[in-house]
Amino acid sequence: MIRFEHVSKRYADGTTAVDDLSFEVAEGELVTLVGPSGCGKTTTMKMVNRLIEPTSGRIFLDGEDIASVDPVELRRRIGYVIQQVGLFPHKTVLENTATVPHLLGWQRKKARARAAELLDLVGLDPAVYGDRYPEQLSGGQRQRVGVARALAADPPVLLMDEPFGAVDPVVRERLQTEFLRLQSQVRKTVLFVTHDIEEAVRLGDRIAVYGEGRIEQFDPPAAVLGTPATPYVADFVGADRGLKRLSVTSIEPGDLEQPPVLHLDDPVDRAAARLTAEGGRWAVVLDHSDGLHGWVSADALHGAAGGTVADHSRRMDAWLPVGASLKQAFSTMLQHDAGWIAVLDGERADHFLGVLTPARLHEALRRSIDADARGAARADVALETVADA
Ligand SMILES: Nc1ncnc2c1ncn2[C@@H]1O[C@H](COP(=O)(O)OP(=O)(O)OP(=O)(O)O)[C@@H](O)[C@H]1O
Repeated sequence: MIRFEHVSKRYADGTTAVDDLSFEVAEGELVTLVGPSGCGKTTTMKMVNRLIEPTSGRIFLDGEDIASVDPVELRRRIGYVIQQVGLFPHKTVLENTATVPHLLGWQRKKARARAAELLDLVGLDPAVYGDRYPEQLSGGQRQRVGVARALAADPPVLLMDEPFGAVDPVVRERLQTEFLRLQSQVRKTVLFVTHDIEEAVRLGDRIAVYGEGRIEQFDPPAAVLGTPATPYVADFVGADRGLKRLSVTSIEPGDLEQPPVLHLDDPVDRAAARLTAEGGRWAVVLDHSDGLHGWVSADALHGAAGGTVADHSRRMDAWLPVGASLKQAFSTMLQHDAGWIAVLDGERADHFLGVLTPARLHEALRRSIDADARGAARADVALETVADA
């Protein structure tokens, strides 16, 4: 979709911002460009919509050399989101969002309807925010309007230059999550500039790690973290890259433990006998439709005079859908002060699959690192344990 062929940019003062860059971004792919300040990320991005012209080399959009496309026509195909959102202060949120459709000559009603749809998509209720002015919004809300505006004309390509750079870390993480959800729906081809490796890892299908004007590594996040191509990349992703990996490694069904499972309406005596037979000190308790209710300890059941499991079980809210990241799992464990979390089917959030313990979490992380290093599937990796040593 976007292809750079031996592209260089030398500014008039002799600064080489980009040096012989060649890479390709596939249709619907989100590529993050990450690197320290001044390494050429913004220059790369601005050459795609011809805000900057390369000194040499060629850039193709959908197979067409952009040098031969009228810049104004080119920019209509490319949404552009920057950190200083650049909303028109005297226009309402709805009018701001409808700017490009207006320029494209859409009828007012159609443009406003499209703008309202987009605002909804980025999580801003058009009925509440549509008639406000930019100064009446928080920084995070302004960024969302910026994203909505860039998407309004439905361009196949989005260029995003530090779009979430100006908000605090909590809002930033929320915007990232929402943007990922949005991208899974709209599937744009996205070039996303950031200097934050965590953001690059979280959002990118692939990451281009920049050194001075050059790409040092162009790989999926797990590979950048697991097998940095050069000492420079290793240094840039940091010594705690194992920790960062938590956010790109997802919980798989094979990572889960299967404790005994009881149901709310099981009689206590039968439940206690089953726990004894299975040697468990506790069991997960499911409700009538096999959804998670909580847990019950063997001690509580053995000490009980009768009734059902419902009378002795405790509710448990620490759960995640399968496919959630190990980082979310770890954070959920800490938040609930829990020694395990329940993992439910991602599609049917009411279907219990198993539990993830800290030991299993650690194992999943080690397995995924090994799997990447060997190019194998995670489930096929056998780990050496203390017991084997
Ligand atoms: N108009 C210009 N004239 C001369 N040099 C420039 C110009 N614009 C950028 N540069 C230089 O080109 C290099 C790359 O700049 P660029 O803005 O692409 O970096 P960046 O990676 O986006 O940095 P940051 O993260 O700080 O935005 C820098 O050394 C910068 O000083």
